[in-house]
Amino acid sequence: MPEETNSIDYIMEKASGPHFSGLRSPTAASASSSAFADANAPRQPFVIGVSGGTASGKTTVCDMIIQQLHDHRVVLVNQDSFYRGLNTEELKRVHEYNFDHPDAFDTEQLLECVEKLKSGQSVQVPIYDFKQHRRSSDSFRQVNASDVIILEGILVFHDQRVRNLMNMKIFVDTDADVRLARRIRRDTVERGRDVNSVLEQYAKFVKPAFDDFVLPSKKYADVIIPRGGDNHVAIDLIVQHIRTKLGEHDLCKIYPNVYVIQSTFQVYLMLYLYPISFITCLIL
Ligand SMILES: Nc1ncnc2c1ncn2[C@@H]1O[C@H](COP(=O)(O)OP(=O)(O)O)[C@@H](O)[C@H]1O
Ligand SMILES: Nc1ccn([C@@H]2O[C@H](COP(=O)(O)O)[C@@H](O)[C@H]2O)c(=O)n1
Repeated sequence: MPEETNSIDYIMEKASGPHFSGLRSPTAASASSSAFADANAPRQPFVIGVSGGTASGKTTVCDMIIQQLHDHRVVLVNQDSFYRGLNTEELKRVHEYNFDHPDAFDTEQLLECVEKLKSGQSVQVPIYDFKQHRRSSDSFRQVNASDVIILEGILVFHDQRVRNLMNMKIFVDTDADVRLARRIRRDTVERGRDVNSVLEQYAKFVKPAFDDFVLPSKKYADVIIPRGGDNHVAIDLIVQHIRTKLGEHDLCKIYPNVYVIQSTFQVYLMLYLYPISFITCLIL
């Protein structure tokens, strides 16, 4: 991963994409270019993917982002909710089941869910029980349309189709020994496991799958957060960026003739060479 991935410019550059961006002059309004956004078009939610190893602090980081964005509608979707339920045979031999392999998730259902949310529809998200290794058969969590969708899970960067739905990708990077210690505590306290079974599962499945699937997906991240929830500076920068992206769209709604443009080299050059005509164009 290049050094500059932690710089704010890099964050801006990588995460901007076609989201809320474009420059419109009266004559350009009808031009069909992907660089131009329509201020009257319904706002597409900003989708953030948060990945990282088990117990790295993904949920903690998401909660901190959600707290700081209290004035926006933010929803959290956990990849865990899309674990396939085990059948009777698999349940009998649960210690041989690899919950850290991509096939353990129903990725088609996850895709459908995020696509619906992105298009402004509400969805029913399954509720997963880590003690029973299955989904609740009769209850779901209703997730409504929102400004920001956060998709969190160990393998959310694994499938390209899921990655393509994201406007920003964050990888929570926490040392393996810290993660294992947290996992032992969490799984024994919250997930009905004993220490031996946690250690066995970790050595047999969790660590190998981290090396094979989770770590290789780190390269897709726009931002890497070392130390997870302890890294307040990184979280503040991320929240600032999300606010900027959401605010750009609001600005377009207030001033329909104003389009927010991406800060490319060409734009800087234009501003430098033609400041007066550019300002006139904005006023008109
Ligand atoms: N910075 C931190 N310091 C101490 N404990 C933490 C920290 N971040 C997370 N934890 C604890 O570690 C466990 C796993 O954290 P969580 O955010 O749920 O990780 P993940 O979603 O990556 O599995 C939880 O019990 C949580 O309370
Ligand atoms: N029935 C299950 C399902 C999943 N796991 C483990 O959960 C981990 C992913 O959740 P995190 O909150 O830690 O990201 C994953 O490593 C699975 O091994 C499980 O133990 N039992």
